[in-house]
Amino acid sequence: PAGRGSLYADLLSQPCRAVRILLQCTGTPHTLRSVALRKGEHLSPDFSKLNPMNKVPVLVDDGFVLTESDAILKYLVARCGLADHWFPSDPQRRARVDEYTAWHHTNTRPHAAKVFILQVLVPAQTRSPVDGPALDRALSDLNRTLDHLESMFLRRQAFLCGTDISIADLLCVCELMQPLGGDRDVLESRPQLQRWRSRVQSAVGPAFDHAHSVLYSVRDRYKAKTSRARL
Ligand SMILES: N[C@@H](CCC(=O)N[C@@H](CS)C(=O)NCC(=O)O)C(=O)O
Repeated sequence: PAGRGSLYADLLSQPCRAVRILLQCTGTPHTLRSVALRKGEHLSPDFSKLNPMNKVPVLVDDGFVLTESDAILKYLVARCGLADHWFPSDPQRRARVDEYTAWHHTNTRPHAAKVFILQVLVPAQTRSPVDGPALDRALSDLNRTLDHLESMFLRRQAFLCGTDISIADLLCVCELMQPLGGDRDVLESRPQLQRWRSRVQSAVGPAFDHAHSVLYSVRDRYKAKTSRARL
């Protein structure tokens, strides 16, 4: 927002990446203020004052403090006058984006996140092996979500909510990328969703890899660790 806005974020967090990609690919001036979750920086007194829920992302725009990626993305489109396709002003096209984002937070988000948490985060934090049956259950929940993405949202169109990219695609793609941190491409056997991911990637340009560079490093470390363990 006009160069004054700050995004408090950790780029290993999916909703933070979605906001960062929107800001970067639209050339919206902002300052990225890093909040390292692994160091517990989101629990510091200063950050607690900003967001008593101790979660990232948080946007601060000229004294206006906003939490929740969904709200932040929609606010940015209006506040910064971003292209209409990101969050259309037409009531029905907008309702399609709201329809996905409402569904997202109880489907794509928890299901993809859980795969990463069970495969990468929990074993790293507790130094215990992966809970195989729990991971299998998470993968089967995620599979049902992927089925719905294909059969409902992408049924007849190039992007989740229409013929052009919207904030729904950003929220979704950032979640579906997360299991890559454990060297797992959840779209491996899903050509329709792979084509959609490529379209999103081309639509946002270098902002995509830029925002995901931290996740790519996590994947590289994970691969190095698992190949050492196999020796
Ligand atoms: N619904 C929120 C979710 C935010 C969220 O869960 N952020 C996580 C990182 S992905 C976080 O800050 N976790 C720290 C914690 O809960 O302690 C959004 O979409 O912004």
